Formats: sequence, structure tokens, C-alpha cells
Amino acid sequence: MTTLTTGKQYGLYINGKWEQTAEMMEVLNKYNQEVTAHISVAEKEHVDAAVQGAKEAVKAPFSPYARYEVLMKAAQLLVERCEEFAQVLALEVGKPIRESRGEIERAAQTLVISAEEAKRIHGEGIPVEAAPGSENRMAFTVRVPVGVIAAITPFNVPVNLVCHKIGPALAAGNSVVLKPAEVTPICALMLAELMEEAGLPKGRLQVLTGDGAKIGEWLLENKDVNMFTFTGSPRVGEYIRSKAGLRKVALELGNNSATIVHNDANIEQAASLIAQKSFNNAGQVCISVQRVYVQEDIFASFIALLKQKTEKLVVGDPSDESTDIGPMIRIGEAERVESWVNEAVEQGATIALGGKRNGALYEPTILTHVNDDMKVCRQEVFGPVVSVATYKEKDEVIAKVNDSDYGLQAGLFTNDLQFAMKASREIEVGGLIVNDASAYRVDHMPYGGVKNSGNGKEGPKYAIEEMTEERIIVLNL
Ligand SMILES: NC(=O)C1=CN([C@@H]2O[C@H](COP(=O)(O)OP(=O)(O)OC[C@H]3O[C@@H](n4cnc5c(N)ncnc54)[C@H](O)[C@@H]3O)[C@@H](O)[C@H]2O)C=CC1
Ligand SMILES: O=C(O)[C@H](O)CS(=O)(=O)O
Repeated sequence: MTTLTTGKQYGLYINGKWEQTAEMMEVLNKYNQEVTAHISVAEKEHVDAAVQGAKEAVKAPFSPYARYEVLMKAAQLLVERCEEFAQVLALEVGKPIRESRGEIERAAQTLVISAEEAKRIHGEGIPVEAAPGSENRMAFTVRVPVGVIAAITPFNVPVNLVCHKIGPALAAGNSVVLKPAEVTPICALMLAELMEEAGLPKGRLQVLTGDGAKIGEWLLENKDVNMFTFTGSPRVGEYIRSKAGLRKVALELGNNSATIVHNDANIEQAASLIAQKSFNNAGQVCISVQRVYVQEDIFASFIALLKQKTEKLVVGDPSDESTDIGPMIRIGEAERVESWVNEAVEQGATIALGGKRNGALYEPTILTHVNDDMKVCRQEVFGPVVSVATYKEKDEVIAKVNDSDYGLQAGLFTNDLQFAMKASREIEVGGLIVNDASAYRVDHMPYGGVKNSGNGKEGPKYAIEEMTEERIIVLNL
């Protein structure tokens, strides 16, 4: 197993072999901006070789039980190497070490759930004999793998979100060509080593690193890719859909997640959960709380509590056990967040807490006196900034939550069952979380959005539905 040490050079993983390219790309330690490793840069010939190898591999027998065993073994190895992976995450993402360990534990669970699902893939009996003239027939469906799946993943959760793609894809009997984010590729390469050690047949997993746009283009041009599963920005997701033609596409995209705090809620609980779930991974989580709507009667007490809890968060070195908030992925991203906050202030917002930047570190920031058209509310911040606004009536706040191009998840704190059920029917999202913030996810639940947040669901059971085709078999007896 490799470790991330300064100067380490990583190859592409094609047909079970590691291949280093002449051109290499730097991977930075996101806290101190030092070069920590180099990755290979795939060219078109590598992309085509990987797809061809994946296409060949999918023809070889790989029974559901064998898939189960490989994925369970991989999960076990990941648990054993949790610390090693977590240290790499802290370096390449800048994710605080305690949170990094949490990601690895979840990723191992994602593999276990995928393994279990490998044994449950099934079709159904179809009563064709009920049609006049078909009395002597019987029919059933089976689910067959789609074939070669290109999986393209983002920088922010580079182990668990990779496992959410390769776990279900392999469980369903497919081959995967993985293209991890160029700024956080090391954990994906380590996962490929781990999969090989777990006994994954050669060619079933290929990993290509390098320029995302170029590799993406070559994958889109290659007609042997049967499906694209993408997590990342709406801009790239829309592009992939526009170029994929009639092939399957599953998209997990952005969000500007809202959470409502109603006047009958437990505001202590709401403030604690919102303080935590607005700033995890420096807000670079697509269900991170970005817009909070508080019923006006409880605004003053809620803000006081939220400030009190947020003030306790420690910003700094992600490898330090006490750190809650590490750097953003790039200094440029922290500068963008800084400029959006400054613009909001020029437009009338107040900084209740935070608002300062030091390199890639941006303080956890609470804004009040915001309006829905400021960038910090209207667009996806993907940074440690939460905007708090007030509302009077239930219908008004539901309309505010829905006044968004996105619809991944939302949160609602209330003890009013009628309000909870009304919100469940009327809020336009893939998931509504009652008495918690928008950023709640466990790995076996269906996860995916509506509107510009994408389409298709993740969570191994649901991803397997996307990653298989339903075929009907009719018997003329
Ligand atoms: N819904 C969800 O589950 C999640 C959504 N996201 C979203 O992802 C975004 C942040 O992640 P980033 O890595 O910055 O997103 P991104 O869209 O810039 O990159 C995502 C991946 O796409 C690749 N890529 C870039 N250009 C491409 C092209 N032309 N064709 C094919 N692939 C291409 C990148 O190399 C990377 O691997 C945010 O908008 C965030 O909301 C992030 C995590 C989870
Ligand atoms: O959307 C994301 O950023 C992640 O899917 C959220 S989680 O899986 O890390 O909870």
C-alpha cells in the first residue's frame, strides 16, 4: 500500500497495471500549499485502452457472490487502513482529521451495503398470460449490467463518493472507468490498490488521472462507454448530459440548501446542528446548510445561540486533532467566497460572525439582513458561510425555500406535524429532513436531487437500479 509522501509519483491504473506518464501533475497539500505528490496525466490513448479493457473485463464471469466477497473484503481492508486513508484525506482535501476518519468509516459502510445489494439484484414475474392470446406464456424480468460505466467524481468527499460509484457499479456486474478530481486523486488510486488486494478481477476497475475536461471529452467520444455517473458542478453535469446522447446519465449536482427553524422548534438543538452542518469540510458539502429561514419571533434568540456555538469552532491545520474547519480546496475558492460575502455586505447584509480570510482558510461566517437575490443566497456558496433570514408564515417560507434553481435536500425544525407534512408535500427537493439540518445523509438512503441538483439516485440499492437494465424474458410454453 502506498503512502502519500512528498515526491511520490502515481501512475494510471489500466488493466491491472500501473502506468506512469511522461507528463505529471502536482497534487498540493491544501493547508500549506506545498507539492506533496505527482499524478500521471492520461492522454487519449490511455482513455481508450482503459475503456477497451473495461469492455473486455465485463465479459468475464463475476458472480454476485464473488462480487459480494470482493466488496466485503475491500470494506474490511478500508477499515484496517482507516488512519492511513484519513491522513491522506487531511492532506489532499484539507479535511480535518476527525472528519476524515468519519468519511473513511462511511466509505467502508458504502462498500458493505453495495456488497449486500449484490446478492439482492432481482427482477419480477410479469403476468403476460393475463393478455388474451398469451394464455400459454409466462414471463419474468432480470436485471443485467449496463456494461462500461464512466464514473467522474468531485474533490470534496473523494473516498466515500468514489465508493458510492464503484461499489454499486461493481455489485451490479459492471466495469468502471474512474476519473477522480484532479486536486484530490490520491485516495482513489489507493482505493484501486485496495480493490486489487481484495481480489477484484483485472480490468473491472480502471483509474485515469489528469485533466478533467480532456479526459471527460475522450470518455464522451468513446462509444464503448455505456453510462456516465457524475457528481460535481451543474455546469459540467449539464455538459456531460448534452454530449452523452442516448446513453444513461446519472447526475449528482450542486445545491444552495435551505433549513427552516420554526417558532415551535427546539432552538438549542437547531442551533447546534446548524452550527455543525453549515461548516463541515469548510462548507464544501453539497447539502451544507447555506440558507437558514428562522420564524421572526425566535430570530434574536436563535442568532445568539448560533453565534455562541459557531464561535467555538477551531479553524486551522487539518491534521491537528482539535481542528474543526480546515482550508478550502484552493486559495482562489476562499477569495471567491470572500468576494461574495463582501458583495453581500455592500448590498446591505451584516456579518454577525467571521468574514475573514487567511490564505485558503475562511472563517465560519454568519450573515444576517440578507435578501434572496444576493449571491450568497441565490447561488451555491460551497464554502463556510451561512445566511440567516426571517419569515412570518409557513406558506411564505416554503415559497422562499422553493425559490431556487436547486433541489437536493432541505431541513425543517418544527414540532408541528401538520407543518412537517405540508412541507414534505410542497418543498421541491429530493429529501426533506425534519428536526435536523439539510446536511443529513446515511449511505443506504436514496440520495439525489431535482431541478439543477441533478437526476438519478445514489445509495447502493438505488444506484444499482440506474446501473442495470431491466430485460424481460417471455416463455412460450
Ligand atoms: N450532489 C452531490 O452529491 C454533490 C455535488 N457536488 C457538487 O460538485 C461541485 C464541486 O465539485 P468540483 O470537483 O469542483 O466540481 P467539477 O464539476 O468542477 O468537477 C467534478 C469532476 O468533473 C471533472 N470534469 C471537469 N470538467 C469536465 C468535463 N468537461 N467533462 C467531464 N468531466 C469534467 C473534474 O475533473 C472532476 O473530476 C459543487 O457544485 C458541488 O455542489 C459535490 C459533491 C457532492
Ligand atoms: O454531497 C456531498 O457533498 C456529499 O454527498 C455529502 S456526504 O455524502 O458527504 O454526506
